Amino acid sequence: MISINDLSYSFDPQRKYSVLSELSMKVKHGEFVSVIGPSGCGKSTLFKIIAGLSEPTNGDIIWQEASSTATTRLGNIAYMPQQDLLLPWRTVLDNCLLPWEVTQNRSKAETISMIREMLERFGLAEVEQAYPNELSGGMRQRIAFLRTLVTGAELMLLDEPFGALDAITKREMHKWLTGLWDGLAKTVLFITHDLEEAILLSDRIYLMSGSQSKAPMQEFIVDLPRPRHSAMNYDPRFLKLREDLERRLYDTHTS
Ligand SMILES: Nc1ncnc2c1ncn2[C@@H]1O[C@H](COP(=O)(O)OP(=O)(O)OP(=O)(O)O)[C@@H](O)[C@H]1O
Repeated sequence: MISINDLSYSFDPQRKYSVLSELSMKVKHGEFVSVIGPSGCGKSTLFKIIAGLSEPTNGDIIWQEASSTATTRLGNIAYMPQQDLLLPWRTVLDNCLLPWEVTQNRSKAETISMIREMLERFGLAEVEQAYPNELSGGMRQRIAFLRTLVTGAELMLLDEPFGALDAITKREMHKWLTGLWDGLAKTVLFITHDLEEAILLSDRIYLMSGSQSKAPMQEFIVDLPRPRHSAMNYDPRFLKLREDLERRLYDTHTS
C-alpha cells in the first residue's frame, strides 16, 4: 500500500537538525499498523508528510506502486488529526458531508444515503441532526472517524484519535473499532502513546526512536488472532509484547 524509504525531514531551512532521519517502513493493504514513540520524536510530522501536507527533505514514498510527491498524495489519503475538528455550527450529517463537498465525487443523494447507513452501523442514527456540542467525547470521535471514512480513501492516518478520551470511553471505542474492523476493508496507520491500545488494535507496531544514535524504527509483529477483544490483554503473548515494548520505549527515552 505504502512504502517509505530512507525518509528525512527538517523544519530548519539550513537542514542542520533533522526531526526524521533515514526512516523506512511499509504498510500492506488491509493492515492496521501503529506507530509509537517518545513525545516529540516526529510521529505527527511523519503523518503530515504521508498525507501530503509537507514534502520530505530526502527519501522516497512509494504509494500505489509508484514513487509519489506530496501533491499526488494530498487529498487521496485520509488524515484524522488529534482533535475531532467537527464544525460546531453544522449538524452531524452536515459535518459528515464535508469530504463530499470538497471532492463532489458522487451525487449528494447517494452520499447522504451512504452516511446514513454508516451512522446506523456506528450506532449514531439518532444524532444525525444533533450539533457537536450536544455529543459525548466518544460520539464526537466516532463521527470524526466516520467523516474520515466518507473520503473513500483506502489508507487512513489516525493521529491519536482516542488520546483525549477517559479510560472507560476509550475502552468502549476499542470494543467498537475491533468489532467494526473486519468489515471495513481499510488500511490504517495509527499513532498512539498507549501500548495496550497499540497491541489490541494492530497487526504490526513500529517504535520510532527519534534518536540519531539508535535505529530510527523497530518493528514488532502482534501475534494475536482476530477478531480481537479486551480479554486478550491477559494473554501471555500480549503481556510479553507489552513488556518488550515498554522496555524498548524506555531505552529510547534514556538514550
Ligand atoms: N512547525 C514546526 N516548526 C518547527 N519545529 C516543529 C514544528 N512542528 C513540530 N516541530 C518539532 O518537531 C518535533 C517533532 O514533532 P511532532 O509533533 O511530529 O512529534 P510527535 O512525536 O508527534 O509528538 P507527540 O507525541 O508529543 O504528539 C518536535 O521537536 C517539535 O517541537
